[in-house]
Amino acid sequence: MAQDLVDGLLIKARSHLPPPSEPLGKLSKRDRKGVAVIKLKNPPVNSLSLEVLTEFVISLEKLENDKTFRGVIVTSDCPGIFSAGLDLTEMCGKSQAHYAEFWRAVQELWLRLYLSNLVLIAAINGVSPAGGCLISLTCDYRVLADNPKYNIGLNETLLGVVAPSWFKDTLVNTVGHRTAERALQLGLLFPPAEALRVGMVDQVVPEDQVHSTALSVMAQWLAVPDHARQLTKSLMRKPTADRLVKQRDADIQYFLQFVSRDSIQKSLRMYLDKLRQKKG
Ligand SMILES: CCCCC/C=C\C/C=C\C/C=C/C(=O)SCCNC(=O)CCNC(=O)[C@H](O)C(C)(C)COP(=O)(O)OP(=O)(O)OC[C@H]1O[C@@H](n2cnc3c(N)ncnc32)[C@H](O)[C@@H]1OP(=O)(O)O
Repeated sequence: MAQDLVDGLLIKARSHLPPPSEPLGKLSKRDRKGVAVIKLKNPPVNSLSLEVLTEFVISLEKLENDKTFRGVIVTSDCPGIFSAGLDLTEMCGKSQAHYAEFWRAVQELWLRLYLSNLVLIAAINGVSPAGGCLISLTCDYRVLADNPKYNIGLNETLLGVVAPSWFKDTLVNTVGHRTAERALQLGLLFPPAEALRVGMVDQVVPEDQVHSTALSVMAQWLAVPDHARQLTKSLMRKPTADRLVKQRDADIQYFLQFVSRDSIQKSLRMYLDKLRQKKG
């Protein structure tokens, strides 16, 4: 059975963890076939807080170093939401030191995912704006559930912020320059059929088939010898990653200056307020 291929690894935010005795990320070694599943679990919306980013990196590092694993399926444990993107509360009203630490963690996760030697398949089972979309774009293949609510894209401009150059590069490398330019300027969130048409995802399948499809795709990718696939991936991606690696500190300074502006803080606060008021 396909499910027998899969091992489980759950990323949780500490605040939602049960007893402290339990490890933060669980990595079971029962799997024999070398495929792990990373399920994001930071309710209610899988926002990427500093803690989740850090835990994600640690989990990936463990998998990279454990030679029994050759592939990872990245998915969500929050119904209807793959990830709401970067945690906006980490970018509002905090200290410069906090912004710097947060941004370094965002960079680190992107670099780890984008250059991972593992085969990464995104099983996108929910809406995925901005940072959520970025995570899926770093994967080698994206399977999206066919639900009209499951929009995907880099919508930063709609928040009054700007997708950094390496977010932009990741999108350009996936959908091409013209589609990326239009999508980024307009902050477009694509419904499944559109996302497939522009190449933002590779496959759209009924919701109950996302996981099994990701597993079938994984089998196809794992049929290729690792060394040849990994070197090819590096050839394709390293030049893009190197652009950030060469100027990580400058990129952090740029982020600090940008996010500390009164106008940006105001935009982010207004956006958060709008989200919060939606309910009431
Ligand atoms: C040239 C210079 C470049 C330098 C770079 C500088 C700056 C760029 C910086 C960053 C790039 C930004 C990347 C990002 O990822 S920003 C995040 C973008 N995300 C979004 O726009 C999604 C926002 N959320 C939603 O649309 C919805 O929440 C949802 C995901 C569709 C889910 O909807 P649902 O109705 O199910 O839930 P609620 O909306 O009621 O939300 C529940 C609860 O969660 C809070 N919340 C939602 N999203 C976030 C988030 N991203 N961060 C923090 N908190 C979030 C929401 O406010 C609710 O909170 P409450 O307290 O009311 O329960």
